[in-house]
Amino acid sequence: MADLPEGALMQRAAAGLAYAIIDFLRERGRGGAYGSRVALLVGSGDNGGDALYAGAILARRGARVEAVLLSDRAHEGGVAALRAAGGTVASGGVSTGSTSGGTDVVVDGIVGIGGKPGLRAEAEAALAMFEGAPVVSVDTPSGVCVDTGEVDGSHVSADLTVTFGTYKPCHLLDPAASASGRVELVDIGLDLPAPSVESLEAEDVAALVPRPAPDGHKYTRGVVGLRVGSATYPGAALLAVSGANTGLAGMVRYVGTAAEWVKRHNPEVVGDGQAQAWVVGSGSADGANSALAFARASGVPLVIDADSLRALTGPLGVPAILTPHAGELAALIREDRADVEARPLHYARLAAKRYHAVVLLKGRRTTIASPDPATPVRVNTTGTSWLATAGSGDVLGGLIGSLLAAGLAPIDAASAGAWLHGAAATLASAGGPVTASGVASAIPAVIRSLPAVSPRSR
Ligand SMILES: NC(=O)C1=CN([C@@H]2O[C@H](COP(=O)(O)OP(=O)(O)OC[C@H]3O[C@@H](n4cnc5c(N)ncnc54)[C@H](OP(=O)(O)O)[C@@H]3O)[C@@H](O)[C@H]2O)[C@@H](O)CC1
Ligand SMILES: [K+]
Repeated sequence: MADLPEGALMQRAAAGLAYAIIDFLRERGRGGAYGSRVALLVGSGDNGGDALYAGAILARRGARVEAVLLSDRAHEGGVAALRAAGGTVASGGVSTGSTSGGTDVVVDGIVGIGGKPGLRAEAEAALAMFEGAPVVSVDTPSGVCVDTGEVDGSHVSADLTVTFGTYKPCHLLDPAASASGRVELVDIGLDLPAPSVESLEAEDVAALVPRPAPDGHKYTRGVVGLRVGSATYPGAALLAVSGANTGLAGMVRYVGTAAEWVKRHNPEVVGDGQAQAWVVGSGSADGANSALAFARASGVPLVIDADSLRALTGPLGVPAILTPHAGELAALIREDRADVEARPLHYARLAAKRYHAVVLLKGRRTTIASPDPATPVRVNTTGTSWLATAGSGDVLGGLIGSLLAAGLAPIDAASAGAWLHGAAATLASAGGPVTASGVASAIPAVIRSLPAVSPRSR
């Protein structure tokens, strides 16, 4: 900000916001700005300033724009700009009614990155006036905790959030990510420091996916071993093997009571021997403890899922990825499941530190924390709600194991695995139902469709 003329960043943000609102109105069947009714909810800070300047752009393009000021203070330049463009300004948090009937869009400029969580009474009352109208949030859905993605008290639930410079943790992490709706990023030319939370995109995954060297053979590509499934749950073994046996590693080993089943369905899978990574726990039932003990003794990196998570008492002494869902993590660290779901960032970090392992906390936005506090937490954004289906976690464990065996660092194996798994679910689902087997089958096609990797990023 010090390098730029006063207000330059706000003008860039407001212009990006105004054009995003015009596109949003078009999507909703309006011609664009002209003739649309736009209500701005304006708080005391610069977030309200963005809304006011964007409102001025919309008013100049023929929208009927009313700003509802929720505080005695509002961005003065923004108020003047809106008035000059023909917009109206209502103080005291109450609309004059010029837009409340048939409002096409409510612009939430209540509070942004400078606010505290929760909404004040004036904001709640103003939102109630426009109930049912579509909402576009400026930068963040007001009321959520921007830096953690937690919610504490009431908050806006947006259809679209237009953010500036970079995504914030609240756009990635649930529950606030759900309140953000679709998120659009406007580049305002900021130079940003390294983030504490990040999300892989297709290009990042393309650069991480192991590709066979020209002179590679099955052992140099990595061998993944699985000690999963049981007589009670042979299906878990089949699904974990299907996640591992997609060709990402050079060879897959299976050891366990479901060996006959596994071999019948996967003739290329072999038995016990050396591996570069072991996967334990899915459907292991009573065998979970011994599977973990055997794998640990091998000294190679591990993926620890489901039943074997219950066998953990502390750090394992080998690199490990724990893959709990919220209920399993809650049991592991003796917390309530609802608390874990409300604070995934906090609890994933806590467990990673306590067990000295990468913790992949499964959910709509799977959250992956490293034991090294300096490593950014990764949040996965691929997937579909159809992925909430039995056995999909077994496939994920196998897939991550194969990436680990191929030589990826645990944080990369876990986050690239989660990305591929979600993308495979979306591909296999194509908007309809999907099974865990279908997810595993779609993994090679997702890898084929990754963007080409430039030699520099490899
Ligand atoms: N930084 C940048 O590079 C750029 C930033 N930009 C924009 O600026 C925004 C940040 O602006 P900001 O810093 O003025 O803070 P902001 O979020 O508007 O509100 C803070 C004020 O709100 C109040 N308040 C607090 N809690 C509250 C609550 N729960 N409910 C209601 N009110 C509450 C509190 O005042 P109080 O009423 O308590 O005196 C406080 O002073 C950012 O999100 C983006 O939109 C862009 O223009 C591009 C460049
Ligand atoms: K906002």
